[in-house]
Amino acid sequence: MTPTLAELLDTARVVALPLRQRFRGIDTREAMLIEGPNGWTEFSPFTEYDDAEAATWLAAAIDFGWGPLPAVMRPTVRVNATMPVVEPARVADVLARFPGCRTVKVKVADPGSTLADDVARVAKVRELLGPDGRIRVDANGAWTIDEAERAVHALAEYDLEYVEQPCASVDELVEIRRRIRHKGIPVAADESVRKAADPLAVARAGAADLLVIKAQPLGGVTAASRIVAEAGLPVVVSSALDTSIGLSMGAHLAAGLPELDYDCGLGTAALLAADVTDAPLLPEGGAIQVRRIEVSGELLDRWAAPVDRAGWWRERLARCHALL
Ligand SMILES: O=C(O)CCC(=O)C1=CC=C[C@@H](O)[C@@H]1C(=O)O
Ligand SMILES: [Mg+2]
Repeated sequence: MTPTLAELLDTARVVALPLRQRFRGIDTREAMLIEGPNGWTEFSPFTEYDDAEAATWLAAAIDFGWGPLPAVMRPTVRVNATMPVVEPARVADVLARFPGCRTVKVKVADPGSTLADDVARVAKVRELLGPDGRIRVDANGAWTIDEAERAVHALAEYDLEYVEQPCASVDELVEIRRRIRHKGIPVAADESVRKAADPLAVARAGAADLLVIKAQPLGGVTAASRIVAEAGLPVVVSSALDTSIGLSMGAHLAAGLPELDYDCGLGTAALLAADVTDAPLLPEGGAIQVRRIEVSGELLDRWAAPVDRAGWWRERLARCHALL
């Protein structure tokens, strides 16, 4: 059942939450939060996304707020720490916000930094994590095949769990996967799943060993669960740098999957300097809880987006609703 635009607008609130440090080029995370019969849900496509892409995120918000209640097969979900592109001297501070996490995802291949910077950041993480911790890196598709091969060789001594989206296209992923197979380092696909016309094409092409699955970009818990079942590959459920409400959607997706062998990228409330609830879904003992979020009216007011931005989001909601 799709709610009307008026029903959505009735409870919709727009917030602008500061980040503790810059992540994927932003310092503030804007999000629209809406209360449905199931509880609070989130609509927060990144601002540069077009309406067609954002409409899929709206379908996800509606699924979580109005759709079938997801089955919860686990009460908590193990999460990784997420390491933005920071100086090695700041790595310890970031890790301290992810208590109990045995896995760290390190962002690499940022346009403003070099491979040497990436190696230094990963080396620092390995030093602090010890030999038993797991380190994965995420290049967001920024490397060419040759750059990816060079980077994987330089980073391999720190023992990588996998490399996420080393190159942009599915064909490049096929080739880099072939080239690094002898190193035993798996390739994960993220953008090739969540931004592709066909999220299963990457699996069909044999271009990845595992998939990064995000609830909002894939149309919600129901749609994403189906994609996971059809892909037949191991998955990591990850966030879209959501507020605790969007993270709760991701946690419900992860909690309903029959297999969950990897720690999930759902600890990112720790990257936010503010949230919309007094009980945020922060990592505790290396995991987050699987539960709905009660919002705080006081926090919604305190972090309300400026009037012009709230208007922009309401117009975006209307355009995306018309596309459903
Ligand atoms: O997976 C994680 O550890 C955290 C989530 C994360 O890294 C991302 C969230 C939002 C946008 C993306 O650029 C980014 C990713 O590429 O996985
Ligand atoms: Mg990624």
